[in-house]
This record gives sequence, structure tokens and C-alpha cells, in this order.
Amino acid sequence: MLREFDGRTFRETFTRAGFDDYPEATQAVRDILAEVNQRGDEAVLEYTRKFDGVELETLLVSEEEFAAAEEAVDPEVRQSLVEAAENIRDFHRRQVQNSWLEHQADGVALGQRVTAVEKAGAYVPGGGAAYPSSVLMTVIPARVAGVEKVVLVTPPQAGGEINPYTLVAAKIAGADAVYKCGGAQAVAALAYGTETVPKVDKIVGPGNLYVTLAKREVSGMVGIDMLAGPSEVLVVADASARADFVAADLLSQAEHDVMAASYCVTTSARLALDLQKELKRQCAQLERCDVARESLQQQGALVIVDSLDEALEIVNELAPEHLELQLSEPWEALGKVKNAGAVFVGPYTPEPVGDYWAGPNHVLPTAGAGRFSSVLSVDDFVKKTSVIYYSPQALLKSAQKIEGLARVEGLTAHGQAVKIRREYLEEKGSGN
Ligand SMILES: NC(=O)c1ccc[n+]([C@@H]2O[C@H](COP(=O)([O-])OP(=O)(O)OC[C@H]3O[C@@H](n4cnc5c(N)ncnc54)[C@H](O)[C@@H]3O)[C@@H](O)[C@H]2O)c1
Ligand SMILES: N[C@H](CO)Cc1c[nH]c[nH+]1
Ligand SMILES: [Zn+2]
Repeated sequence: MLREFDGRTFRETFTRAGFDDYPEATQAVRDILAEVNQRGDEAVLEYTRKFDGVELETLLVSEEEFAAAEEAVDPEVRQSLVEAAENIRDFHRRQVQNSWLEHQADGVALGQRVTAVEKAGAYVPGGGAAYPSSVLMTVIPARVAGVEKVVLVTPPQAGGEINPYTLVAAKIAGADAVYKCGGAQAVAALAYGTETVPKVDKIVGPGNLYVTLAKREVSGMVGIDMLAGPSEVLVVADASARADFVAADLLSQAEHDVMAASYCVTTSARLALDLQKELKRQCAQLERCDVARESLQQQGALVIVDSLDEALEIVNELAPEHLELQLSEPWEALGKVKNAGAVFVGPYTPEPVGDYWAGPNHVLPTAGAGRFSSVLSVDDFVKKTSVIYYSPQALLKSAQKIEGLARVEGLTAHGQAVKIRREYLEEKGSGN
């Protein structure tokens, strides 16, 4: 079911689509953004009709809908959401960075203030599957960072309602409001603001191609976390790996989206053979078998390499969203991993442990963005501001050096701002 390559042909022939490779989708997204910018709610409601097939009267989820969701959910699953939320909160609390200010002996004080963004908007996918876990992963770090207002957008289901687990997760995580809209129109609503949806300072969260392209378009006008598009997993496996485990893990990402990408890079020809059989067998049993099959056939790859080092070179070139090390010595290989969103070490850490439970965030860079972007964290919701204080003595001490630097840049006003103070202090005859 996976397309087969050996290490050499893979590196010669495999081309992976990046976010620049979709000119038509990019144009469609630009049109949607412009319409929502101009016409606000009216355009969002129109696109919701067009893409989600739902006629809505209002975008805001009501308190009655939250109450109905609480009634509808299985209490045991609700409890699991509460426990997952605790794991996620606990992990993200360790990421918090404090402001600092250091007074030095020479009359200089330097520091850094860490302050949260005021308003954040979380995109929670909902076109195909429902993603209450993504509610926890986006809202909790924002709350831990101290964001004042955290709102959530997610596409409505066929009847116009939001999945009850998504709403319950929103309450557990502490979201302030949920709006029924998805796709590029939801990103536009958060970026520009509409009559109903507030304009935010930062948009975070994963989504399909349209959501991700929309985030890329509005980036700069509003902050975004990263390009977290269709899911990916790369399993590096040696002869010690079980084909049924590897197959299950590849399918767990393939079922997200026909555009999701699942790769296995192995040193074992035997494993490769067994894996293809296992994929066929297990895929047939899945509810989303059609999605998973198309994803494996269109985007997936099975690569046989001569050595583990060659496998790790491929990892670092692809920078996969998720990397699994199903190896006899996984910790040794970990040291050679440079580019990956999240690494799952050993055969008993399947990727869904991270999707739902362990605590680290599951919003991760895709399509090679892991070469320069990081997993979603508390850092995404704060800004850092430098603080600089110089006493008169400290300024006098460095003034002429600063003036000299300004002179070589040809920026005489810069030099003058320092010189005027130096001369004043020199005339006063004291640095006090
Ligand atoms: N990278 C990560 O961290 C991460 C985490 C979770 C999920 N994901 C990914 O999120 C995605 C979820 O995708 P989804 O589709 O189920 O939900 P989604 O909410 O991301 O997208 C659904 C929306 O896409 C828009 N859309 C669909 N077809 C369109 C078209 N032809 N033109 C314009 N807009 C269109 C619609 O507005 C619809 O509401 C998957 O790709 C999954 O792999 C990624
Ligand atoms: N694997 C997804 C990130 O690519 C996250 C997720 C949420 N629910 C299930 N999976
Ligand atoms: Zn997943």
C-alpha cells in the first residue's frame, strides 16, 4: 500500500509538496480572506453554508448549547479529558519564563519583561474528525501563559451544532467563547474581527491545507504559531520492530486526511515485506479506511536503507511532524535527530500517546517547517520586552564609543542623542 523506494531512489525521486505548491488553493484562500475582511459575519456565514453545508443564524455557541453538551457526553470520557488536561497543564507550566531585571555594579540595569498577548484565537479542526484534544492543546498553554481572552473557532457539524466533546473540552480548558466557523473564513474572522468574532493578537492551532494557507497569509498582521497542516509520521524501524505495531502507527496518522503523510524508513527488508501485508489487513478494519488508504497511496512511502545513519539523514531532511524510533537502541539514535516536531522513543510509545495524553503539545510543524519551527508552547503566547537603564556615570563611561559607532553608520542624530548628555554631564563636572 505504501509506495516503495530504496534509500537512494527515495532521495533522488521523492518530492514533497510544501505550502508554496498550491497556487489555486492559495488564491481561493486570499479571496475568502478579502471577503471576510470586507463583509464580516455575512461572508463567514456564506462560506459556512458553502463549505460546511450549514445555514447558521449566529456564530456564537450559546450557554444552552454548552449545557446540552455536558448532558450528552460519556462521563468516563469526560473524566479522561479532565486527566489529559491536567497532564497538559502540568507539562506547560514548566515552560513558563519569568521576567528578570539585573542591576549591575557599574550603574547599568538590564532585563527582560515577559508579558502575555492580550487576546488569542485557537483554531480547532472539525471538517472530518472532531478534535476535543486540540482544544486542550491550544487553550491550556494560552491560559498558563496568562492570556486574558482566549476564544476558539471550529467548523459546525451537518446539523449546525458543535461536537459535544469539543464544547466540554472548551469548558475544561477555560476558553472564553466558541464560534461556529472553520476553514480560511474562521482564520480571517480572528485576524480582522467581525461583528461577532473578536480580532485577536495571535492565532494558533492546526488545520487542513486551507486553514494553514490562511494562517500563512495573515501572519505578520497578526501573530501565528507555525504552519501546522496535514499530519505526518515517520517511523524509523530496525529488525527488532514489530510490523503490526508499525502499521498501526502509520495508519493512525494516515486516517487524519488524504493529505496526511506516513513514512517508514527501515533497515530490514523482512519488516518492509510484512509491513505492506499488515497495512492492508489493518486498514480494512478502520472506519476511515478510505481516507487512510488514499493517504498511504498518494503521500506515503516505505524506504529501505542500508544503515541507521542513512535513515537518520532522511529524518533530518524531511523534518517530520512526528518521529517514532522503533529500534533496539532508540536512545542512541535520538542524539542524531536534528529536525522533528516530536520524537516518540521505543516500541511502547505510539504517537497517539502524545496526541491525547502525555502532556507535550500535539500542535506541531509540518511539511518541513520543523527545520525552523517548534512545537506549540507557552512561548507562543508571550512577548519579550527588553529593559535598559544607564545611570549618568554609566552613560559617561560608554558615550564616546557609542558616538563613534553612530558616526561610522552616518547617523549623526544618534550620536548627538548621546553627545548632548555627555557634554551636559561633563559641564556639570560630575556624573551624578
Ligand atoms: N499539525 C498538527 O499539529 C495537526 C494537529 C491536528 C490535526 N491536524 C490536521 O488538521 C486537519 C484537519 O482537517 P479537516 O479537514 O478535518 O478539518 P479543518 O477544520 O482543518 O478544515 C475544515 C474546513 O476546511 C474548509 N475547506 C474544505 N474544503 C475547502 C475548499 N475546497 N475550499 C476552501 N475551504 C475548504 C472548510 O471551511 C471546512 O470548514 C488534518 O489535515 C489533520 O491532519 C494537524
Ligand atoms: N496527530 C495530530 C497531529 O498531527 C493530533 C491529533 C489529535 N487527535 C488525534 N490526533
Ligand atoms: Zn493524530
